[in-house]
Amino acid sequence: MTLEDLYRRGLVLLGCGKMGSAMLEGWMAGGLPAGSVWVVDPHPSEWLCSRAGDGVHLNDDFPENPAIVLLAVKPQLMEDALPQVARFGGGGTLFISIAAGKTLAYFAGRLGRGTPIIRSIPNTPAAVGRGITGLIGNGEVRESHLRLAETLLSSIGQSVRLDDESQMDAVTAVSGSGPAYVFYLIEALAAAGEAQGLPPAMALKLARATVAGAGHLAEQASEDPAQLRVNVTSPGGTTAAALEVLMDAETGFAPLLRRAVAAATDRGRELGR
Ligand SMILES: NC(=O)C1=CN([C@@H]2O[C@H](COP(=O)(O)OP(=O)(O)OC[C@H]3O[C@@H](n4cnc5c(N)ncnc54)[C@H](OP(=O)(O)O)[C@@H]3O)[C@@H](O)[C@H]2O)C=CC1
Ligand SMILES: O=C(O)[C@@H]1CCC=N1
Repeated sequence: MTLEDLYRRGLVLLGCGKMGSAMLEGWMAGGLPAGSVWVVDPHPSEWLCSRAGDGVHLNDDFPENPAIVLLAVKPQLMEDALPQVARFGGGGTLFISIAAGKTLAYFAGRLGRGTPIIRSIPNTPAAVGRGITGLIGNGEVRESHLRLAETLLSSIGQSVRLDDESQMDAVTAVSGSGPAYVFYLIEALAAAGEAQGLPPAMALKLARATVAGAGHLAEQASEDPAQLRVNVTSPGGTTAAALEVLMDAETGFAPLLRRAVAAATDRGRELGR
């Protein structure tokens, strides 16, 4: 299956909320023709309605034989939503789920054993082409399916093939949910600056640019993040004073984040049950 097949046969997007629209925005910016996209969503956003004006089929009759059906509804609503597209199960159409927790076996049970299904977890920086998606396919998925999925995903960022589906809940907890942790870091850093007397707008500008700049440097630099941290930390200086608090083995950032990621991983497992 190739990109040309996708353009010709179409992509059905089931659910176009925050994540579905982030992906669609990235794909359309990367050249996916509007006329090749069918979206089902009960309450389309203003953005989605304007994409319909560009030619996206919105809550319209489905194409006869779509190349891909992307499942982007909440895990809790998947059971009610799936019957709308179940008729495409059985072989010809590649299903890609982005739902947290929902397993390949869950989808195979509802779409038919012969259905190629890729389970994936993207993240919202996809909207600006800087996402990362973890993915794994079931036994019906061929190399050409995975390549097509990766080609599509490459227009919204990077992708990583998992070794085993058991890794998916941890991937969800690290990179799927991860942007929220980083946004909260910006909020908390700005609030801490305010607590030291900075005006709110200035504190937010400093915090946002610092996190964005540090992220960019971490991606571009040849040094690893630990060395980049050392590069900021003058012996006996201001950073060392802060890191003494943040790197405390019991109350610091690492044990806190470990608990947060464990909670997200556990929740992913629960959503899959
Ligand atoms: N947000 C994120 O950062 C990430 C989300 N995900 C996964 O992506 C999926 C979607 O999450 P998110 O975009 O945040 O959620 P949203 O609620 O923003 O989007 C889901 C969309 O599906 C619509 N919907 C509800 N029922 C149906 C139905 N029966 N048929 C078609 N569409 C329906 C909803 O409409 P309405 O609002 O009117 O109910 C909504 O627009 C989830 O499974 C989540 O686990 C994965 C990685 C990251
Ligand atoms: O919060 C959630 O459940 C989804 C999955 C990863 C990010 N958002």
